[in-house]
Amino acid sequence: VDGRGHVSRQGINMASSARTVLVSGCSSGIGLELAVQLARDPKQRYQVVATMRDLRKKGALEEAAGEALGKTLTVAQLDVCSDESVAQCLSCIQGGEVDVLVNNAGLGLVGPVEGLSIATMKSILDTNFFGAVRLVKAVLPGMKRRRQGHIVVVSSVMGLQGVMFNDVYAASKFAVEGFFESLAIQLLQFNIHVSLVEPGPVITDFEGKLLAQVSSQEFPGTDPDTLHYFRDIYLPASRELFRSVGQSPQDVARAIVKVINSSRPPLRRQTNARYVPLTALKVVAPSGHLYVRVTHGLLFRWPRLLNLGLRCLACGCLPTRVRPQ
Ligand SMILES: NC(=O)C1=CN([C@@H]2O[C@H](COP(=O)(O)OP(=O)(O)OC[C@H]3O[C@@H](n4cnc5c(N)ncnc54)[C@H](OP(=O)(O)O)[C@@H]3O)[C@@H](O)[C@H]2O)C=CC1
Ligand SMILES: CC1=C(/C=C/C(C)=C/C=C/C(C)=C/C=O)C(C)(C)CCC1
Repeated sequence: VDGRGHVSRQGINMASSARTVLVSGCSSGIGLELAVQLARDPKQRYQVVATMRDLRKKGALEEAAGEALGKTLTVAQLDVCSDESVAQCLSCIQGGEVDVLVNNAGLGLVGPVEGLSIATMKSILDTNFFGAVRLVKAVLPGMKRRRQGHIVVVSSVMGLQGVMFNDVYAASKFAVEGFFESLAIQLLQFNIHVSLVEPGPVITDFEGKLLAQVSSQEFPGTDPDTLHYFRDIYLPASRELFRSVGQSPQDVARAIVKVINSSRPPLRRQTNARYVPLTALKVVAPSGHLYVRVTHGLLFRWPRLLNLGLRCLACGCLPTRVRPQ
């Protein structure tokens, strides 16, 4: 890192072959963990540009980075919703060269659609979808010129299937999946890889932020039955799911590091083996009938089976790794 705060490829004590990795949304959760794990790589294979939209939140990251701070990890401001912020951030990286881009920044949204404004819905699409697209547009010309690169996107199991009352969030992750799967085909021609990482529930600030948003909102215009289904059926089931199969951000970060290290990066990688029975329902019956009927049944008709199922999924004897690795 030079005197002007520019990130150099020949960082202190670093192999010149180190790859520059830019991660969005590093103020907490998965982004913070990933940035730290990469920066602490014993072989110093990465020069990490750990970004966040609000630098006042950098304390936790800097503490977790420890000695890597200023060596293999640099903190930079980046709001994925702002063209200026993206341009400014890339201008601080020497040559603007990013070898690995990790689109991690994202926001959740739950609630009945009748009670959510279009403006709120757009802000989720702006961050989760257009935020990733904006960064890709910025780094792609350089990657194409150099004929190398890796674009990793933190998608979600909700990029594969919808979940009740997560309509807009799931739509944003479906958009991400369609966009990056399409792009992957063209980019292979330029030796650029695309990987969609699909975690299930992860124990980060994500859920707390959602619950805070829910408790501060009235969902105007929503009928009492729907509100009852949301508050008394969905929310307790979701809380239980986080409790029973929730993964740690460290675990998810480890899975992402493996994807980044892979010589043949996968297009898709789920991170939570315990969640796979739920995603499998759509795969075994592509009509979608089985997934919709079973999840509807679990929520509305067989709540005791849901509880039993969640307890089984929480049981330590189940595999915790998604195969193949
Ligand atoms: N937790 C979960 O259960 C799951 C999460 N995911 C995905 O993982 C990713 C990370 O979430 P997670 O770590 O769990 O949650 P956190 O809430 O801990 O982290 C989200 C990060 O995104 C940042 N962010 C939000 N908006 C912007 C923006 N406009 N520009 C830059 N950064 C922004 C947040 O910054 P700030 O602090 O400023 O808000 C924060 O750093 C998200 O894409 C999420 O959709 C996927 C599956 C499950
Ligand atoms: C599928 C499903 C459920 C909920 C799943 C949830 C809540 C998943 C959350 C995933 C997250 C948080 C992804 C983040 O990107 C219920 C309600 C338990 C019922 C049974 C089927």
